[in-house]
Amino acid sequence: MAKRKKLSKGQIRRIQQNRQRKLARAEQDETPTVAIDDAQLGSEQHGLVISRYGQHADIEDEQGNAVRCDLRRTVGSLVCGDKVLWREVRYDGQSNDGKRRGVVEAVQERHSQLTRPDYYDGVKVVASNIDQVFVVSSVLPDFSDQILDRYIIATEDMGLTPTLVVNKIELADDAVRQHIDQRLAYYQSLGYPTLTISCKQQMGTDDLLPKLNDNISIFVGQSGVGKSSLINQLIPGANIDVGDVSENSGLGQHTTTASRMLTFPAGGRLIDSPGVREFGLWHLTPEQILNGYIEFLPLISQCKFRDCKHQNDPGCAVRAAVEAGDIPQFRFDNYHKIMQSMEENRSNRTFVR
Ligand SMILES: Nc1nc2c(ncn2[C@@H]2O[C@H](COP(=O)(O)OP(=O)(O)OP(=O)(O)O)[C@@H](O)[C@H]2O)c(=O)[nH]1
Ligand SMILES: [Zn+2]
Repeated sequence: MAKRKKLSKGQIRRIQQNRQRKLARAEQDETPTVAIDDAQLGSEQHGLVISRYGQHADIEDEQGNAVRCDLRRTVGSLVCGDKVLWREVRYDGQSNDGKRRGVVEAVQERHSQLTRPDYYDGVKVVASNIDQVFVVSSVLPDFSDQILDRYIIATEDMGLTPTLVVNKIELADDAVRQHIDQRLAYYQSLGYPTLTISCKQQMGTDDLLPKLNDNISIFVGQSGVGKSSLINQLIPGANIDVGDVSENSGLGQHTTTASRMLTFPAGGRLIDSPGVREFGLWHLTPEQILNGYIEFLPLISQCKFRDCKHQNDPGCAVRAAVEAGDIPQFRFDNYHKIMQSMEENRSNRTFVR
């Protein structure tokens, strides 16, 4: 798709108003008022799941209108971001208060999945078809490269390249700024784009906009780093309570844990939910952790022992690279701290928070 031009404030407002009107029009009851038989259904259409809860899904049709759908039993798991085939219920003379209804018939293959461990099912899919992960951190609470590494590991595990965003940069004094810049320079050398911003001073946030067009993105990061503030700034009218995740899909209240899809004025998408935000702080396997340290990977075949723990093992190529100054000490230390904390968590089956 072609890059779109920057929109004026008036255009953005009109787009938002139209969208809100469309969503409000589609606001519907939880259950269909008539039993649905196949003869009542229109032809198959493409749709995008914008919210998912209980036995229902809100999907967006190709014209950008939201329709509440029931699911065929054969559909299986369905999450925000899924591309589906659906059919509209034709009420032909019968009243359904003018509210549109549909039935989701099938889900298309996902190109990416965001999962979290689930006590009962092993793994649960939280959202799908995500193209970009923005890892948001901030000067306050403390900038932590260990937390950053955890999110990087989880993003790499999805097969995506994280973009690292440091917010509240106006609070950094010279020493803190120097420390952050040094860390970001290293992450950049690994191929991760980085950005320093201040939501409060509206600095740098415009640089994010072109990266968000035509893609499904997520903002992840610890509580309090400013994700809600950032979303409100980038999506005028999103009205996300700062310090709180609220439901505003336009199709009525669901639980606050439901993921929902927001739209940037220039067309990109954002999936947001508490589960999405905290992604990356969950349980990780030793293999996932190692795969997240992409600069270690070309070296491990050179370690003397096949079961090298890359610590004090004789002939460890990773440690040699740290000693030679090719890999910074902080990455090596974080790797071992994360390995150790996951090991402790595995033994008592709790999730890392
Ligand atoms: N100084 C400063 N404060 C900011 C900035 N951006 C956000 N804040 C403040 O940081 C606090 C937390 O912001 P939120 O947007 O709620 O953070 P969050 O990441 O959405 O937190 P959760 O909803 O818990 O995930 C609020 O008091 C914001 O006003 C910034 O650029 N500078
Ligand atoms: Zn080794």
